[in-house]
Amino acid sequence: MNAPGDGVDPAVNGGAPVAAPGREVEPAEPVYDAELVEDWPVARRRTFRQRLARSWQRSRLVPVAFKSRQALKQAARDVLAWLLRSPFRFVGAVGRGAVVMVRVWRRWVRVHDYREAAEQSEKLADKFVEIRALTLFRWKVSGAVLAAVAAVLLVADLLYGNVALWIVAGVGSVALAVAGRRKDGAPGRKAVLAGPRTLTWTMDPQVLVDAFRDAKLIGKDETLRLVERAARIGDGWAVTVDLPATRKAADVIKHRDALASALAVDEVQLIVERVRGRGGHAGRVFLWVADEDPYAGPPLRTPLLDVEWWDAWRPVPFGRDARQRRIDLPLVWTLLLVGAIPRQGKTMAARLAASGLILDPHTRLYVFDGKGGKDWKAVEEVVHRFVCGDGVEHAEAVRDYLVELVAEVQARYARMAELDDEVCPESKITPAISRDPALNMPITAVIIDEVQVFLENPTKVLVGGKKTTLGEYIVDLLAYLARKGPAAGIVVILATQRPDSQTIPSRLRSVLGSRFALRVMDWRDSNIVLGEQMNTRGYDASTLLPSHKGVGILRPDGDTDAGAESLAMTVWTYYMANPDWQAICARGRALREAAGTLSGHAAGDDTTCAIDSAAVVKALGAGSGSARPVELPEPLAAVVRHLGEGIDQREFVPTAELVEALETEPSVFARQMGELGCRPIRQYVPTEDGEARRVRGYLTADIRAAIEQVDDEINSAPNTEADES
Ligand SMILES: Nc1ncnc2c1ncn2[C@@H]1O[C@H](COP(=O)(O)OP(=O)(O)OP(=O)(O)O)[C@@H](O)[C@H]1O
Repeated sequence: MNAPGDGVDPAVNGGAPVAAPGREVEPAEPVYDAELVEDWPVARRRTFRQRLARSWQRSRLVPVAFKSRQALKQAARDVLAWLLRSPFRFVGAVGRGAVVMVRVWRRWVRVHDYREAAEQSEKLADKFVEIRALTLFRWKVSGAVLAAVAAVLLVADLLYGNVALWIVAGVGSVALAVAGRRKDGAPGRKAVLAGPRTLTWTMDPQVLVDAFRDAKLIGKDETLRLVERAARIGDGWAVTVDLPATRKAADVIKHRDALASALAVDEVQLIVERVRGRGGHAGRVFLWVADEDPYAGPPLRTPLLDVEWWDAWRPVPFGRDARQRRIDLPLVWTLLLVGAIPRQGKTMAARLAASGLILDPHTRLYVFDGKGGKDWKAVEEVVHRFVCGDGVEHAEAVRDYLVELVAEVQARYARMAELDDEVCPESKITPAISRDPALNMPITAVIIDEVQVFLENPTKVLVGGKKTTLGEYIVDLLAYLARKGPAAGIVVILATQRPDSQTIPSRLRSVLGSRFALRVMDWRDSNIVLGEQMNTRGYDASTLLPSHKGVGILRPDGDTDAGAESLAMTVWTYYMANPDWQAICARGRALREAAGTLSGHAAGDDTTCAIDSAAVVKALGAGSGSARPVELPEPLAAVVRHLGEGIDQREFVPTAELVEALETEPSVFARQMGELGCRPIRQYVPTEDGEARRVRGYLTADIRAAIEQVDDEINSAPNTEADES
């Protein structure tokens, strides 16, 4: 077994490029015995041939097809495909041309334009005789022309034989093909029933352009620029396109389902990503269409089962995306909220994150399970503190252990302030500090499953002389740990099946950086887990399928490398059957025994340390949201009172309704709401007569955001009352 710190990399192969925060040394290529190491600068070693090859590769004059063997092969394949396709395309174009010509002739013979003009000016009855005469005349002309053409063909056939007929047929079909060729944006050129669209876009980019137009992602006269041709990647087809100027990739991500419909695939099969960084820009889109449902196969085992130990500072293998790329989740410096309706895989997700920490013997674990089942039983043999159950005594135990942790955070900051700059350069824990037994500041994870059980506990308690509930106090303790803990090495992982704003107040939610939403009931719950307005940006966990257990939307912390890549991604978490979970816990215990770091509950010691609870209460700001009820400013308070439950249930509220309910002056109301950060928008609302009318109003999401902001401002402000006491 490899012991931690012996220099052996514990990672399993194929990881996503997510760097562990805090890593200080870049890994280098290994140097083997007797290997010659050249230390001349690279530029001096280049030969003439290499320089020529470089300028050939970089030249804009050289067509891409001639730049590499692979590009040449692709170009040859494209030419071959074009040649094979062209007879079918020609026949199709002739057919379309014939339809176009018949339509044109029909309009002409029926005097369509004249008839339409007469109809519009309501003079059809007056002009009827005239139109009929003209129609008859045009029929006669058509008949005469047809007879003349037939006569000419007959004569030509008699004089020159079949050749003349072939020439006429050839010229005629070319003319029809020209008339029937597809023109960008030309209406009426598309077959009404085009047959199955799936994958035709891989052969014909025009189909892709049409799909973007049908999904209203580009205008009728706009087109796409192909950056990379359709190519096989994994079990699907990928293509990279540039949108027309001013169109945004973010809008394509937002309307992914419309594009999936236009391409005739299920939306779980369509992955749309913005190409970022070098070679990317706001209008460059990468599309990947899976051949079949990417989450339908057997679940994947976690790679953590194949490693002896794990470094908690490294992102933990969490799952795979639709393209089977491994998604790793950084835990140190960030905090995780997992939300979902029951039986979707919350516990599994939390256990996966926990596994990376269990397999690092220098990590201390506090595990509280509000469900009280046996999901977390196996972890008892490694944890420092363990609570399992939903009774008052369990909530009290959670409170005591969290108080212990808050005191520990305070003590760590005090100790870090005394360390010299070389050991602790910023007031932040480092990998070396976290592993030094003398400093006693290991990475400490607080993992709470079914956290709502503890947060909703209504038992009355006195905190700092003020009345509050046990649940509110636990919220305050967790909010403190989430705010101050990360720099002191505290990791908080919360899982809940009730992700509503009452259960997890915004003062706690807003500090949880990473979010993972498995299937939830509706877009509001999804936004509560993933963040405001995420549904309007194309991320809505209520659209996930019930059969897709363990599939959720991951929004990594924006501060981590994973978060910098993209706003959010759909991830299928690894599967960890109970025996695997037990094996990981047993390995975690063996590692701790070997490293001498087994402590607390796992070592048979459940006593809490003596804590100066007054200092803790002071640190929380005489703690508690309940002791400091947030008083909303007017007119926000009146709006909230008027909307009641509707603030979570409605999406939009018309200004007229609010002005009437609040009996206020519209211009004053608009100004006050503007000062609170709420700007009105126009939206269609149904009227009593069943029609939709466009009215001015506010998004409830904006109103909720304003409440959160006030809430945060009040709770982060120093509590003078508490300080005085
Ligand atoms: N990644 C996965 N792949 C396949 N199946 C999974 C995955 N994760 C979870 N499941 C399945 O979903 C079921 C529910 O998982 P889990 O117990 O983690 O859900 P939960 O949301 O915690 O449920 P509860 O709310 O009852 O605690 C499990 O029995 C498991 O079979």
